[in-house]
Amino acid sequence: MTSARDIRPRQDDFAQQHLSASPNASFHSPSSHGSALGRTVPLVNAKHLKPFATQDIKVLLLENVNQTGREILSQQGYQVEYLKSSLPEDQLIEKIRDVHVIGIRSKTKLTARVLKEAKNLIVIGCFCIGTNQVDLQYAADNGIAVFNSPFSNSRSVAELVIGEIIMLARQLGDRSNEMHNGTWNKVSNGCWEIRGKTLGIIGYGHIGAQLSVLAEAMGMSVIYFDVLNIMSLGTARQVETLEELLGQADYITCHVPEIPETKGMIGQTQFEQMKTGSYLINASRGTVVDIPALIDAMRSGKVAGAALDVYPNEPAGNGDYFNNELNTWGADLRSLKNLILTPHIGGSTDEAQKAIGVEVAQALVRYVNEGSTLGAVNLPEVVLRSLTMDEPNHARVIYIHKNIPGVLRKVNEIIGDHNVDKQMTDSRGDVAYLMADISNVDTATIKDLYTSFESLPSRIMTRILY
Ligand SMILES: NC(=O)C1=CN([C@@H]2O[C@H](COP(=O)(O)OP(=O)(O)OC[C@H]3O[C@@H](n4cnc5c(N)ncnc54)[C@H](O)[C@@H]3O)[C@@H](O)[C@H]2O)C=CC1
Ligand SMILES: O=C(O)C(=O)COP(=O)(O)O
Repeated sequence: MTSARDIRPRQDDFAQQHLSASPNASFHSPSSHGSALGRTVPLVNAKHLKPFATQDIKVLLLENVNQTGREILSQQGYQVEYLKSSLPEDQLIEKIRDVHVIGIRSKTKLTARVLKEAKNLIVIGCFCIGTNQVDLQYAADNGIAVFNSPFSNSRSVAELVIGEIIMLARQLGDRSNEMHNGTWNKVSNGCWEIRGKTLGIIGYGHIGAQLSVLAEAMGMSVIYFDVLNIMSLGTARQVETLEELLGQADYITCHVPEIPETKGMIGQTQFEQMKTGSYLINASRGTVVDIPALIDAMRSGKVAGAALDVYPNEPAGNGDYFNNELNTWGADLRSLKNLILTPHIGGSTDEAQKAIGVEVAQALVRYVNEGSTLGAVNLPEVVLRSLTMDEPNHARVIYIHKNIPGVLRKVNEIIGDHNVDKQMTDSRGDVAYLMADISNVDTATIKDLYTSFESLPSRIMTRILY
């Protein structure tokens, strides 16, 4: 197999070290590499680009990322450090300074403050759906790609919500708690079938739409509110306003992302607009529902039951942490009847976690080894067909730059005298991503190319793979 090397930008000594060392010294490739990459156009004799010394790629995986993902990254020869929980900010900053790749789930906050310290970081993998925990713009402005798994756990969330609708309708949580405490309390008052009731879904995306199908199969009528005009599945019906949904639904469930517009979108006013005796479920993000307002609505009987899977503040790991120190209203919340509280487990099934591990780890490998941004949530999607074994002396230039006029002229001045086999560039907002495969280059030329790109005023990050 032809070796390939990665010249990374930020630490000059890193680039120097990798230009001067022997390309074969530490290179190895697992046999599964080709299939694991999931290329769009598989080439029989594809040359597998790789960073020069895979053991130099340091990966930090937090929050108990599934073994499937850990294995894919370890098999590449990367140095993988794995922790079960997230880290407090000061410890995160210490650790992130070193790593090229970080894998997180919904808990770890990668703010601009944290990312500023991540001098070697090239890519972030969110092993979940939500990416609100990452400052995506800061990452893009600094050439750090972010990947997630857009729908591997959607079904798990939808199934949890279906279960919760029935649990709330039958007050199952309370009856079960009572029996655990030795109390037999056989009641039918305030208990219902869900057949014929109306489910109101806020956010008809991957999860909302999946839930819609399941709910109809159980005899519910479905209405939904979304800022986009989205095709209804089955006999579901889109309503024009949130108020309309709140006034008609017996069960209301939130499936929106955490963005400024959704913060506190269910508060006192919205509770007042709900039918008396309705139910609320939130398995999206903790900031979507104003919890003190929910407590009031439940105490007054306006809301007959609720299920919460997510909270404004969530503990870093498992343990005895769901108390008033974490959220001031913790004790009030825990005292309510017909309230199901779960520790952010919507996506926590074996199926979902295994699939997410594979999907995100593969995206990380593709990015580190080949520069492909397919599926990135904060950079333009750029992918080039793989180089082949018949192209041993090719180099792949990746130039992430500010999206300003005149950059391509400068780029062409640098690569214009070479044979550029293929080139693709695209932009997203203020950031552009360029990839070019250049043939017949030796190590000295590559070093010159690297230095030239790095000296351009538009530069955000340069990588050269070969
Ligand atoms: N509890 C858990 O373990 C999990 C929670 N989630 C959360 O669920 C959220 C939704 O997931 P998906 O359905 O996969 O996302 P999605 O992106 O497929 O769908 C979200 C929908 O919300 C709509 N939306 C955005 N802003 C809105 C607004 N202001 N009002 C009404 N609709 C609005 C969008 O147009 C979109 O159709 C994720 O962003 C994540 O935060 C996701 C997976 C697991
Ligand atoms: O996928 C998501 O967005 C989730 O909320 C699930 O998060 P988790 O992977 O359980 O931290």
